[in-house]
Amino acid sequence: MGLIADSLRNLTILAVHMCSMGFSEKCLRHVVNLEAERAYRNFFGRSLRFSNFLPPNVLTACFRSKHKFPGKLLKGVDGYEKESVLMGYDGLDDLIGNDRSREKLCENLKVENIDFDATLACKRFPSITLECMYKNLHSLYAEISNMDAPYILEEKIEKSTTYSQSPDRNTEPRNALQSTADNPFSKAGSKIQQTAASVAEILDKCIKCIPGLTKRQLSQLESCGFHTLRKLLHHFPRTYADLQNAEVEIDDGQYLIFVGKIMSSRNDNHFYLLGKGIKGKDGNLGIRASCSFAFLEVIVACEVADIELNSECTADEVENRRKRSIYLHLKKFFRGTRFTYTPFLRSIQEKYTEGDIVCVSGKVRTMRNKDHFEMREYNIDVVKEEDDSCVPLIYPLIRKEAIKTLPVDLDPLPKDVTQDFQLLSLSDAYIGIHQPTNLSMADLARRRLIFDEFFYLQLGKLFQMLEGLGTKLEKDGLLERYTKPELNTIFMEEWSSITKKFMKVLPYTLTSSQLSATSEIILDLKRPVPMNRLLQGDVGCGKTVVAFLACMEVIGSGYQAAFMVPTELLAIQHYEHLLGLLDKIEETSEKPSVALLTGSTLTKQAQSIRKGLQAGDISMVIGTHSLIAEKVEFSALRIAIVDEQHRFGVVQRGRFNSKFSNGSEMILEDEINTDVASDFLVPVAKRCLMTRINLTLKFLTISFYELYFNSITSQLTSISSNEPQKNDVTMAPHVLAMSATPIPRSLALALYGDMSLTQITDLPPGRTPVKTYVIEGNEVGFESAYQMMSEELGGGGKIYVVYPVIEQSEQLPQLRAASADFETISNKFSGYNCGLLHGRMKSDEKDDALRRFRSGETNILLSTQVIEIGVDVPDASMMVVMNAERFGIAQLHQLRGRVGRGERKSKCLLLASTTSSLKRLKVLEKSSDGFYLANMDLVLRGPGDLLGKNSRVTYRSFLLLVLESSHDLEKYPDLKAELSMRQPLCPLGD
Ligand SMILES: Nc1ncnc2c1ncn2[C@@H]1O[C@H](COP(=O)(O)OP(=O)(O)OP(=O)(O)O)[C@@H](O)[C@H]1O
Repeated sequence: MGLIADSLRNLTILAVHMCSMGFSEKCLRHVVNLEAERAYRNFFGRSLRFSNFLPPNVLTACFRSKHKFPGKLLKGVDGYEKESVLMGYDGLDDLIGNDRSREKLCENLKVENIDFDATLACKRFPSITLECMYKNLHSLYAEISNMDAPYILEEKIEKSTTYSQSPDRNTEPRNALQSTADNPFSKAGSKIQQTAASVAEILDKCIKCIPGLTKRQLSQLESCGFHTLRKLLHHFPRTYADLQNAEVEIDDGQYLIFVGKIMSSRNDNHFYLLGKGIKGKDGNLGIRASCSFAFLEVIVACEVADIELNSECTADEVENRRKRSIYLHLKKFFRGTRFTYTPFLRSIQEKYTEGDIVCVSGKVRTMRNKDHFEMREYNIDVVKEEDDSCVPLIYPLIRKEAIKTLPVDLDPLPKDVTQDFQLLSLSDAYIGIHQPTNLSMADLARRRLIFDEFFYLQLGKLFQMLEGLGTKLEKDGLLERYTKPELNTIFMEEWSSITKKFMKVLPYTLTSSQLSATSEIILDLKRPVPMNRLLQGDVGCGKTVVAFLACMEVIGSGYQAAFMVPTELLAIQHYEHLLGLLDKIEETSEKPSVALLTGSTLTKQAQSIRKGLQAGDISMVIGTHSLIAEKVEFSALRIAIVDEQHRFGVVQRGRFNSKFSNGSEMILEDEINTDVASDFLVPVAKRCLMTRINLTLKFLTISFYELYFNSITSQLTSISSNEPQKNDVTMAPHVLAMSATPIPRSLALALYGDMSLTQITDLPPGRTPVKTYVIEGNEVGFESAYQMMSEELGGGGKIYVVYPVIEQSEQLPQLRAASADFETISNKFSGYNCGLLHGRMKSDEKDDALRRFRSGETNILLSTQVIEIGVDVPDASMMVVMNAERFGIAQLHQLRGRVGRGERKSKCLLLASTTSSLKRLKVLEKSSDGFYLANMDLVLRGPGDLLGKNSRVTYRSFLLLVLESSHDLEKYPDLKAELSMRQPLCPLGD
């Protein structure tokens, strides 16, 4: 996506240049052609083509053109700064076709005719600056047209007030906030955020501005997509090698990194060639060879801290602790006659010189002599600079040079904010990430960059939602909703009568977080604005009943509810559960009519359900994807519950919104290109989370969709706000998404910034944590597992046995399969009944298997992970997971959630067939708290505490303050420009 955006930007800026200079449309087409071809090459084979962004007529014309002129021209223009024109872009015609102020510009440029209004483009695209454009034109005129630049351009640059000229690279620019008297944080602060040089202007300079860049480097960088400083600086190192020598005890098989000096060998014996004793030039390497075998040995001496001395030493002692030398013997073997030629041997020998400081990494093996270690597979790099103590091993030095071009304190964020959050300035963050002197510096830099990712993601979402609203009042209202989420509760007395009755028939009392979640949701339901809320809670915490109560409230006000779940099994379970509860309500007149609609519903029955929904005779429908089939229409759908939302695709969720009113099928399906979202989001997810990428991606993609959803629904609401009657009909349904995937709150807020979040944090009373055992799946392990199973069955328990696959596979013979094991388990536990449940069974077979297990007809249910989601058999008391290493921690936690749902003590056995996986699985033994596990996952695999807990305000509150004081971000041009660079939606032309 970034690449596409880049190409689009290049193309557009070329268009800007050329049109401003009075080049004909034909020339423009040539350039477009060239750029389009480039982009086409880059993105060929991917679902998203550059051509998607071009009006078809321009594209066709361009592809036909074979003129050489654009090549030449492009060469001339290519090096100039490329500016972003992403905000609000509607296609080329939109950009160049406007004739307002054209005359004025013609006058300025002293040309007769021009097709383009530069000032207007600058106005529309916040990151194009006039002076920047003029500056480029100035150079263009001089260089390409061999003309003197029109003096009027100089004047323009001087006159410019909001943006000033690009800073001299060697002088430090003024800091934005130092020059701003008002605190931009304050609502009253009406002064516009000003910077000496726009941050975007600096970061989006062409990489040509990096001093000392050779032509070759330039073209290599450009061909890799590093067109601008920003692109280059945002290519972060994946990891760092700490070149301070290891302070650990050195054991066999460890992968270590050392810095040391290439030593001369103890005697000349190391230098033999074919036994003739040919001496190496520098006397430091050893090569032995037979006629087809060569051998290189490099000996590197390294100093390491003496570990025995400093177990509990003070800082001074640490400094002065004794060092000892160790010797690394780096050995490489070459087989084949061509490797025994003297020139070859000499050439490899000459690569390393005695006294060279080198960085060596590889697996060590102890040798017979004390402090001598062997490395057979290793990397060796000569460290050129002595002070390179913590730099990535092979690191493109070019970035160092790029950093030098940045002014100090470069930052689009106000200083107050960076101080509040204890964040580095942007320029320091670039230094910290690319040239850290120690790992904590790199960490601080990473924090700042992660902050930016989340901040701009959120700012972008809210900004667009605001743009979608009409009046200031509405905008303030929206921001208020985000500012004061805590006030969103309502007293039970105000619930509708059916909701209250439903509460009464529940066989238990709600936990306090279930109650407050229900209140929060019901308050939202009473608002005339569609709710967009995520209900999140650990497995088995009782989300379903909260969702049912929300449905009752809506039904109580005369509307319809839809409850969509990802599997048929779950739909049936919810349906039966709800009917059971409704049966207990005495007043038959108030009982809502509920229907079940899945793929297996008989055609006639499905038809009558659809009719009922259309006529409004059915108040609530529970079902699978069938609910969003085109034929289903609701008379007054008011709430859509989406259970386990991440298992539905974006478009599927979107479809619900097309159900809310006639003629509103405009919704999104075509407009949302999930690939686009993924293209953009993958790098974001990689960079800012580095973990749980798939999960994050799904969530972000959903958020991406929600953005559309919100703006459209908001627009609809604003349209209809003056017509209360119509409002009811056209208002999009409230959406309540439920997720049992525990995500730490900070992450959830960040990812679902545009959704309200409700969490159920406690479990129903009487639950005892499921005792978990991780067992190695060898003979002994299986025996003890079977032993535990028979004890459980003897005590009246029910057991799930979960398998990774249905059928035995030849490719993966180590995997136990549900079908194949059915007989084994049946024979083993002959006094008990076994059932089988997997995804390939027919719907009624599955339902039957689950029903028989629930009723106790079967005692053991052999199943695949189909039971992972939502299956609720409260008296199931044991789970055995075969090949547990094949499942993720979150998945195992979900599976384990199928037991321990009643009052019976439950256990879970994780049988791992590999010893290496035992350690990972043990984390489940220690905790049954999904949030803890998710956090552990983040800490172990990812960035840990993303934004820290000590910040005085969250970044959310900052962005709310920013938007409150300036809905359109006019007061924060730097933020707006930065946003436009990061804005994922713009290339879609929205
Ligand atoms: N307050 C409560 N007290 C006692 N039992 C409860 C309470 N709330 C729900 N339950 C019971 O807990 C079990 C799990 O509830 P439910 O299926 O709603 O959980 P869930 O959060 O949807 O779980 P999952 O994420 O696994 O789908 C059900 O049997 C339900 O009847």
